[in-house]
Amino acid sequence: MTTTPTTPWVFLKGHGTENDFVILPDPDNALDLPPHVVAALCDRRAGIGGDGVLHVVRSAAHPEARAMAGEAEWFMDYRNGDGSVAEMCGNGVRVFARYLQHAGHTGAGDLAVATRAGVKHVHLAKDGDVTVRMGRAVLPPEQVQVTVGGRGWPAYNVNMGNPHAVAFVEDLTHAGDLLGTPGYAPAAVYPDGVNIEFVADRGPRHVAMRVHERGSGETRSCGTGACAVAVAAARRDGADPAVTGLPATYTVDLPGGRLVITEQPDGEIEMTGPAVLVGEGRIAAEWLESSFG
Ligand SMILES: N[C@@H](CCC[C@H](N)C(=O)O)C(=O)O
Repeated sequence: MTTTPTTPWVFLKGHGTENDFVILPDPDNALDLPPHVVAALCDRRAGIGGDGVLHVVRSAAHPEARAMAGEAEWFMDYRNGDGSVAEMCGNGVRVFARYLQHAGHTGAGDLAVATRAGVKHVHLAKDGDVTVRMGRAVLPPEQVQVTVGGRGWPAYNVNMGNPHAVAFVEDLTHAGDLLGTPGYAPAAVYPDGVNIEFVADRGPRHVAMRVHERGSGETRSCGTGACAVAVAAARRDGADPAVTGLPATYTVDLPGGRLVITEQPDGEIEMTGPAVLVGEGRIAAEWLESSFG
């Protein structure tokens, strides 16, 4: 059941390589966040605007986090722009850590953040960049295909806690306008939908990508997507660290900025990139009331 809130909500706005988020601090998990209210918050014309919501909750106060959070005091309850729940957001977790620093919940250095894809270890460097240990990728064996218009590409099926299909293309314009979800097959491989990355080479261990995100449409960046792309590129290039015994580092250019991804021989993936807080405010009670309907 959804109930109209009786106190105004505090929010912040932030982004990581222009993947932008409405941040809702809610230590005690007191906010009711039905999908239609998340979608209204993310609406770029009638709401605050964002690719998703970072709901900031103490792990002890969230039923999904309580048992798995370990040392992670905070849980990133991530929602896509359409209100759907996602397991993980790579840009989001950097911005989440930046918020915790801003709010005085952590200083520069290391912290752990609980997510639906497990506990992630984050390093807030003094120079402003944030590095996240994203865990290991899983490459399910099914062959997948991505299509746009009359073109089709075989795609790497990479799971970073959330699902990705990575297609290497000659030119990023081949992805089209990305206003709708590109075709993918077999659909049964992704029963909950998929994030789709289109990748073009820019140089040795340097690629550029565009992404159509499940639940948000085309975004200016996707951190888990950039990790999936680096993993796929390393397999394609014969640089799989599990085989070579050497780390593989890829520079990934996105419409909204640059991420650097390193996969270690033990499979651990590190992502480094910026995390920016833009501003903060209060959500008008009248707007909330009308959004709750
Ligand atoms: N932008 C995020 C990914 C957000 C979740 C994704 N849309 C999904 O549904 O899996 C990132 O930076 O990783």
